[in-house]
Amino acid sequence: MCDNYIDVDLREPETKPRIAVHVRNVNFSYTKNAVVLERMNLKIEEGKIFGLLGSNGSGKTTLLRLILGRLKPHSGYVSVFGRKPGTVGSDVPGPGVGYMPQDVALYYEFTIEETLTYYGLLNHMTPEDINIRINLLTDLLSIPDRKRVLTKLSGGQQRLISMAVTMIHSPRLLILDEPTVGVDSLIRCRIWTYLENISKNDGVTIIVTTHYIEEAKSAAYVGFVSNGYLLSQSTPQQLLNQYRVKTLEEVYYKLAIIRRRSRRMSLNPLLFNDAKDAQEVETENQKFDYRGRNHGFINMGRMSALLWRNYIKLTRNPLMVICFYALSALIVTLMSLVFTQNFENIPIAIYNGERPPELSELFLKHIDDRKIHVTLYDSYERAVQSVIDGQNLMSLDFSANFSAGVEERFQSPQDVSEQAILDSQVKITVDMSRPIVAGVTDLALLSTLNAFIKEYSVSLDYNPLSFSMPFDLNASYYSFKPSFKDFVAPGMLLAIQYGLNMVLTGALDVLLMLIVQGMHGMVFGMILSLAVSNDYNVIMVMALTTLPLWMVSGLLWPLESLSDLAHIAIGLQVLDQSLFGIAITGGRVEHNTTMGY
Ligand SMILES: Nc1ncnc2c1ncn2[C@@H]1O[C@H](COP(=O)(O)OP(=O)(O)OP(=O)(O)O)[C@@H](O)[C@H]1O
Repeated sequence: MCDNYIDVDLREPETKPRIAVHVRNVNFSYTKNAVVLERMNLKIEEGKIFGLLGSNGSGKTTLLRLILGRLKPHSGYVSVFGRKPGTVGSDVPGPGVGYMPQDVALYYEFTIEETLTYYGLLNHMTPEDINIRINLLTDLLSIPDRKRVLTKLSGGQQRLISMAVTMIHSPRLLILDEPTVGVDSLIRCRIWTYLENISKNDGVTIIVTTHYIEEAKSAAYVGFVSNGYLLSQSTPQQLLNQYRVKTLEEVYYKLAIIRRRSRRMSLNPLLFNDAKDAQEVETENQKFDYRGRNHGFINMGRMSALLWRNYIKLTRNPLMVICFYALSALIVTLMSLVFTQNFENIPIAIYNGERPPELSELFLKHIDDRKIHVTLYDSYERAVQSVIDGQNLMSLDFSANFSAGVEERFQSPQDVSEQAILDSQVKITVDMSRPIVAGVTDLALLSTLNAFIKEYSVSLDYNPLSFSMPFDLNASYYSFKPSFKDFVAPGMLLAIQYGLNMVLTGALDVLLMLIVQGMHGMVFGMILSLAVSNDYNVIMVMALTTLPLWMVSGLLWPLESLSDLAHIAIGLQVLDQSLFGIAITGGRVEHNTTMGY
């Protein structure tokens, strides 16, 4: 059968043939200046194979995309089985069509069986029907062991799987964009024989593009496209007769020459002599009994197919699972390890010039030796040099008359001398390249000073409160002293939830907030997947939008330290504060803990 030209009976049929695909006066261009399709007219009868031939870049794939409803014509009209593709009620794109694109796009970590099962489920097939079709198609296409993973198949075999995917649900319209590229001649012949069978016996309409012009002789009709213009369409035999040649290749060359001579050819009258109007075709096709189903807003069949696909993808990509789930656990663990630790063993150099040491000794006694590690030096210069050399964070220098100076300040504050003030001062040199540790040390020294003054004033029979800081310090929110860890933890949790969309805790309020945040991330992800087609671009846009959002939303650093820019991301910040509120109140829902909702 592969060697013979199809001889279609061109006598006037008793009943008017049903038109499966009607393209009428379609113009299309991707960019303003380059016209890709020009006044394209095409009628494809139901149950026939139509071979679409043409050189590279002539517009074949573009035409197929218009028929699929993936592109919209700038002018003109496309109908598939009497409906505009892509509109409500049309099965195209969808279960009404099987489309095999030029480039193979499959889930390579899937086995052959899983791939075909997934697409079968997507098209609402039962597992039994899927199994029957898999048996048929694997036999027809000489597909190897169905348990084999796609990565282990050759390029040609992967194309065959792509074709099987297209046919798994027995669509009434098959669109195959160069299906036989890289396929050996035996299988190519079997494919064409099968296509002829299903078109004849099951009434399937098939559109095939191919560069192997001669194989299109098995099609009922062929159309030659050049530069977006349909040069001719007819049965292969009639074209051979018309141009008095032996092969379709020769027809193609002749048409190309004629096309070059006159930029415009009249269309073959065979199919367009009496095309009254697209409306006529549509009216005719309204009688069709559509196989497709109308589905509700949430299509459970497709939903379960997608869940199944994701499950397999996850199980086949353990590394991805580890990254996806373990990364957040790792971040939280590391964060706990890093931020739960208090500052310890901050190195400080001390030169005590007081001989014998008296009040300076009392001062040093109050230094918190868990937080601060003291090293004594025998000269002021060495102590300072150790700071310059990075061995110590700061150096403290007590003058020889430290005690006398302090005593004078406390006992005769009315007429204290300038020298006494200078003697009572501790000279401090700080390494300001480590500002956070320096800040913590400042606070520690302030506590030391308070404790020293308290003890010394008691020894003088003074009321120690008269020397305390003139502040009455009260916590507005419980008596809890939040650490840096407490501040960062909710933000980190929300950031992880936003980015990785995961729930990491069981407390109901926290869970609800994380779900809200997760949905925020999920909705954003959905918008991204609709707006950006390429996976890598999605990742880039995610990184570009999410990282700055984390930075400026107050999740990881207080808003007070950020510029006004931070307020653009206030949505995240209020959620963060709510979560923080819940954390410090031990789960009680109060005003401050619910402001994020
Ligand atoms: N997404 C796109 N954006 C801009 N131009 C495009 C796009 N897709 C295709 N084109 C251009 O439209 C013209 C027709 O392309 P099309 O893919 O339809 O040709 P084709 O006949 O299928 O070619 P081939 O046989 O090589 O697959 C080409 O000039 C191509 O460069």
